Amino acid sequence: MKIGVIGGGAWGTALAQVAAHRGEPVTLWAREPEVVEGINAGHENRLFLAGVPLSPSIRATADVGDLAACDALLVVAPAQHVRGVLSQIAVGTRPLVLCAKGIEAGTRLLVGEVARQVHPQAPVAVLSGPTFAHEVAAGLPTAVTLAAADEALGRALSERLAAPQFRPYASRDVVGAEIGGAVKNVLAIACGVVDGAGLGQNARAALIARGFAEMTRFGLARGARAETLAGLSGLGDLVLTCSSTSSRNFSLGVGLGQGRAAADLLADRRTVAEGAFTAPVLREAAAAAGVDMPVTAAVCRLLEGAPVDDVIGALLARPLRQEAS
Ligand SMILES: NC(=O)C1=CN([C@@H]2O[C@H](COP(=O)(O)OP(=O)(O)OC[C@H]3O[C@@H](n4cnc5c(N)ncnc54)[C@H](O)[C@@H]3O)[C@@H](O)[C@H]2O)C=CC1
Ligand SMILES: O=C(CO)COP(=O)(O)O
Repeated sequence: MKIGVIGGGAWGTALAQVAAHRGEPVTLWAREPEVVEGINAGHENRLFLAGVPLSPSIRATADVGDLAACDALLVVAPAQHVRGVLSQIAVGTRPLVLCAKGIEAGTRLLVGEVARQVHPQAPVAVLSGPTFAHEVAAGLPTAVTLAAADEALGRALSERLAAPQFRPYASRDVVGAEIGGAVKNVLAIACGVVDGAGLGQNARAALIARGFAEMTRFGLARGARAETLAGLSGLGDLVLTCSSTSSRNFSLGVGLGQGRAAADLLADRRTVAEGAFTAPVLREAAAAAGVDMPVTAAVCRLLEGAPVDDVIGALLARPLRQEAS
């Protein structure tokens, strides 16, 4: 199965490296000419994954036509750009493996749902889990959820992408795998705020647990399975990104917690903090589904410029409630 990767950011590059681990040819489409040039000439993506020597089997291209020879396409553009990028590519009936984590603004669609709208004939799978790109690219042990409604497709993709240090776990719960990845980015911002505002380790653990409760409420309302939300793509990724400044979302939260303005923190960044875009859409989607998501609402208020003390005070002053509700 010849793999094509759409998106030459940190994660697309790391996944190309995984797919090329036995020396198989991999085609990587990137927007930035310097990324294409750097990978082909020097086997390095200096813009997004500097310092990692890449397999010479990875061939980068700026021409979407070069993806025509691939049997399956990994979609690794940021969630808000998946529709635009996929619209440029003739996909037909080839499988699309969604690797972005987010919900599309305006439509409130998960990226897999966007892919189905743009390419209705393409089978869809989702690859998601606790996966910092630089660790995966460096060959450190990593496990992911690989979800596909079609079990045979899920098995074929898992076998193709598995590497000694990269272990996919199969699932049929595509929606559950997507919701975990999208929601955890918003919760990672909240955990960063706790860190930046110096609120302590107890508060961080409370946020992870209560954040997971709201991820679960939302996921179940949208048809996800509880086991998926408690697995690699949900709780696993939540724990990872709520614990480390290697997470762009967590780092954004640290800045907000220190009282810096979201607009300043987001200005001129080359890398994507998906939670900042997903948070307002998630708040709308939760309201539409009748699901209470107080941590998500708090992150939205902070992104809108509300003072940290006010937002945290309001979160703590809510009426007491049953833990399991
Ligand atoms: N970096 C990581 O460790 C991981 C990232 N992801 C997800 O992968 C997706 C891509 O993230 P990264 O590879 O980290 O990106 P990145 O932050 O390394 O790079 C930004 C990417 O956005 C692309 N981009 C910017 N403007 C664009 C536009 N107008 N149209 C299309 N593409 C545009 C750039 O070409 C580049 O590929 C995100 O959804 C992220 O949540 C998932 C797992 C791990
Ligand atoms: O999704 C990720 C790890 O699984 C990457 O997290 P950030 O986008 O917050 O850096």
